[in-house]
Amino acid sequence: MKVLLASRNAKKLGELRRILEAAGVAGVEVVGLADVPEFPEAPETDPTFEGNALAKARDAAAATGLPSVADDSGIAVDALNGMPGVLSARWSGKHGDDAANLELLLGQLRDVPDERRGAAFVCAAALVAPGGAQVVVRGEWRGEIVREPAGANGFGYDPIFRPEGCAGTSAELSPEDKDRLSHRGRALRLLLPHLRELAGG
Ligand SMILES: O=P(O)(O)OP(=O)(O)OP(=O)(O)OC[C@H]1O[C@@H](n2cnc3c(O)ncnc32)[C@H](O)[C@@H]1O
Ligand SMILES: [Mg+2]
Repeated sequence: MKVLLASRNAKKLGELRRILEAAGVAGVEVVGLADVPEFPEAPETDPTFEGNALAKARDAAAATGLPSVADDSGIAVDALNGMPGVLSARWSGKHGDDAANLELLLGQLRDVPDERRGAAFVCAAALVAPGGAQVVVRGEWRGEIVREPAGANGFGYDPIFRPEGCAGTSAELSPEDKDRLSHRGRALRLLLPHLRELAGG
């Protein structure tokens, strides 16, 4: 059974693919949007990660006829009442400009003291079958926002997020360690039983 990973973010897609391939679900072949005919990206208008993840997976399944997995994710900062949240990819106004998004967030938190810099990465992962069956799960990863970017791995806000229990930022973790600890790793592992069921075993 082919499963489509419906993300237009190359770095995120790499993580999704790595996590699913490492899990090695029998009978599942992972494909990306580059492997299927193009279809337009719907705007992500839901106020929740779950709603957007389901919408992306539903669109992909409807357009391709393939069981589809989508992730809607972001960083929720305590001192900002959970923002940027679902707006994380376009916080600075420019969709997917990781450097601008991260610089804006750092500036907004300049006067927030160390003990109030808590945050969480959140990932909702949805699986939608062409027949309409759907499931959505959530993974979270607690940590805090540091004051200076550090590290070159990962993407997005990784250089300014220090996970709980880690000495450095998530951009300083190896890909394997990030997958083991991250919101995305947690969410996708919750999806595995549903993928196995869909694959018929
Ligand atoms: O919607 P798709 O096509 O999958 O790609 P996207 O980049 O627009 O993805 P989202 O709408 O889910 O927005 C997620 C944003 O949250 C941030 N983010 C999510 N997971 C992250 C991670 O593991 N590390 C760092 N930043 C992350 C990053 O800025 C992403 O662009
Ligand atoms: Mg998006």
